[in-house]
Amino acid sequence: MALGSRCGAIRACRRVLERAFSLRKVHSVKDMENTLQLVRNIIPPLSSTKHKGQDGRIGVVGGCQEYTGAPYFAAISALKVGADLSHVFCASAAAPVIKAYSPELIVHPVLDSPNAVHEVEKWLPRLHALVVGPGLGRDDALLRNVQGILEASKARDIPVVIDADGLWLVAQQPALIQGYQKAVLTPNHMEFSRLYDAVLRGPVDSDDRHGSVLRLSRALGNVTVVQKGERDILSNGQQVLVCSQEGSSRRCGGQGDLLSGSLGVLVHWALLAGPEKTNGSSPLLVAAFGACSLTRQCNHQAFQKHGRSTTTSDMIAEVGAAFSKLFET
Ligand SMILES: NC(=O)C1=CN([C@@H]2O[C@H](COP(=O)(O)OP(=O)(O)OC[C@H]3O[C@@H](n4cnc5c(N)ncnc54)[C@H](O)[C@@H]3O)[C@@H](O)[C@H]2O)[C@@H](O)CC1
Ligand SMILES: Nc1ncnc2c1ncn2[C@@H]1O[C@H](COP(=O)(O)OP(=O)(O)OP(=O)(O)O)[C@@H](O)[C@H]1O
Ligand SMILES: [Mg+2]
Repeated sequence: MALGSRCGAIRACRRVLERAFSLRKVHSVKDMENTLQLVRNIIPPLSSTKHKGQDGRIGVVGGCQEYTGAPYFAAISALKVGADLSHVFCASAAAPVIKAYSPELIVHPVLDSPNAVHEVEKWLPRLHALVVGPGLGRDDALLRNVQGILEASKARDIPVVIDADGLWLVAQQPALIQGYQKAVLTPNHMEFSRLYDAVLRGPVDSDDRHGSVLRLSRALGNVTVVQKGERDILSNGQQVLVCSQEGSSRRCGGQGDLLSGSLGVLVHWALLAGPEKTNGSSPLLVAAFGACSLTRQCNHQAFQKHGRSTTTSDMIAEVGAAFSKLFET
């Protein structure tokens, strides 16, 4: 073998070993436990001196004629995790349906109105975090309004979790969240490939999920990225975490909505707690790790009871017990 190609082979071999080693390192049970402890540190204590709203006022931007379940799952999960108030800003056709699912949610039928941005903007001073995208759909007029809502949220420094069709919008216009340090993106397999291709102009290296998530986060200016899958890979462009909390093999729709809604609350709690409570780790990464662990634990518990018939509603019924098991030990 020529010297050049031998050196190349050695370098490639070293990269594979480094990758395997670093994955093992971030993936150990001890690391998982250490990160779960950081999640525990950010959870605000329940106290009789607090008033309604202090533990979180979360807004979900999504819901259209076709998709009413997704924004409901996200918004109810935020409440079940511990937020005090959960708002849904949706298209007018979705509002009565979402209201009928639950009396707990505050539902605003504004997203398809010509004043949508203004209608949502007036609530922004009262919201701690926004979850943008569950069940939004891809209608151009709605997406234009959501663009305005994202810009208004950034101007007010409000944390945003972007999921589902919100990620479709970001793939069309990455500049919308480029460098925004209070954004967390939660793509599934397909959404990640679409985003990666739009931002890095090439296909994902499926043998290197760890490196792909790191590169996407860096290319977006260190926005936090959570790639969901068999294991969830999380990065802020500096650190990479892997969440392999045991879930199940049941993949019903809506589990990602539970994750993004929970994350809305945890992001607020993590930013409030600050880096001293997260031992120097990024508060957003810690929050994301908490939401991934919780979703997977809900899936695990629901599957123990319902097996193949498990649905996302069964998982939502497990939020309280899963939260106690992971975070209140
Ligand atoms: N009940 C509801 O109202 C629900 C509505 N949903 C909404 O439906 C809309 C479209 O969401 P989609 O998630 O379908 O987005 P996409 O339209 O981008 O499709 C994602 C596709 O990727 C595929 N996929 C996922 N994981 C994969 C993997 N590991 N390997 C290969 N393929 C994989 C899925 O089968 C799906 O067809 C969003 O607005 C979303 O929020 C979903 O959240 C599900 C529940
Ligand atoms: N193969 C898998 N094994 C175990 N858990 C998984 C697997 N794939 C996804 N998950 C978990 O399921 C949850 C949702 O991820 P998923 O990829 O289904 O999101 P999604 O497609 O956005 O869901 P939704 O239907 O809500 O849009 C995450 O917590 C993730 O960790
Ligand atoms: Mg989804």
